[in-house]
Amino acid sequence: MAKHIQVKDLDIYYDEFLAVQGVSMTIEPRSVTALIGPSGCGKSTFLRSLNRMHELVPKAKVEGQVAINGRDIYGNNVDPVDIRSEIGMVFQRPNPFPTMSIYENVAAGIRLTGARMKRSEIDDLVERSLRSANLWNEVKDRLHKPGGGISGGQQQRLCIARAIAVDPAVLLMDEPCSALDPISTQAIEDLINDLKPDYTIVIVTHNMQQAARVSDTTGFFNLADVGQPGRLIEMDTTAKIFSAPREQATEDYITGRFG
Ligand SMILES: Nc1ncnc2c1ncn2[C@@H]1O[C@H](COP(=O)(O)OP(=O)(O)OP(=O)(O)O)[C@@H](O)[C@H]1O
Repeated sequence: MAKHIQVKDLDIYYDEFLAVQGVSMTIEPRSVTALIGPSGCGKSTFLRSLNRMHELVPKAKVEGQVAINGRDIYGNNVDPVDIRSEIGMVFQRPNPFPTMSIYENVAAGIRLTGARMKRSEIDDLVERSLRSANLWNEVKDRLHKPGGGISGGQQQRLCIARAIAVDPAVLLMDEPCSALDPISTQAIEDLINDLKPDYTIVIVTHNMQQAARVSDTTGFFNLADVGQPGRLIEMDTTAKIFSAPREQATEDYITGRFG
């Protein structure tokens, strides 16, 4: 079930370094939100803070609040492992377990949650997840071949199948197409569109056309200078951001004048 995300006054640090400052935003369910902005402005850091993935970096910390359907994910007694299964993530480079079979790659996420399921139930879930990721027809005859033996675009859809197998509410995607050719990119963009009715999707992208094609809402991040924290400059419907942004910096960025 897609969920609503509310971020309030979020600061994100790597040790003493303030990487992202003062972000407040609302992310609606059953929609795609794109995060854009120049290199180093904190898009990935912010994205990773939405499922506490940034905590894998020693001494990284946040101040402020991230609530998923009203529940603070940084609250006491919240287990980051639970949060990461509720809020799935897909990375820039497809990262299937290369020697594990396609089937086991999808089942891996389910096994990690410790859920006890019968073989036939896992079979069904693997098929359903691969179908949802628009990959089933291409791999159904080689489910027990290695996950590393398919194309990059197929591997990325396999990673999406693995992420959705555990039934997350939110899917975070960090430049999911940057390592892919245009045809595979189109397949992932079509898939994002297909998944939208069931998920809350947040995607970081450097590709303006992609943000314009896939997202309903766009947030523009920027930083005043190197070493300064990244900030959310403005967020609005994608149509508005790309046709009549409020801020000059947004206009300069989307028209390619910098970044
Ligand atoms: N693991 C880390 N340890 C320390 N600083 C980091 C770490 N990861 C990122 N940073 C710093 O945090 C700031 C934001 O980086 P981040 O990768 O979030 O930016 P970005 O907008 O996603 O950049 P890009 O578009 O180049 O991927 C940068 O100054 C970066 O050097």
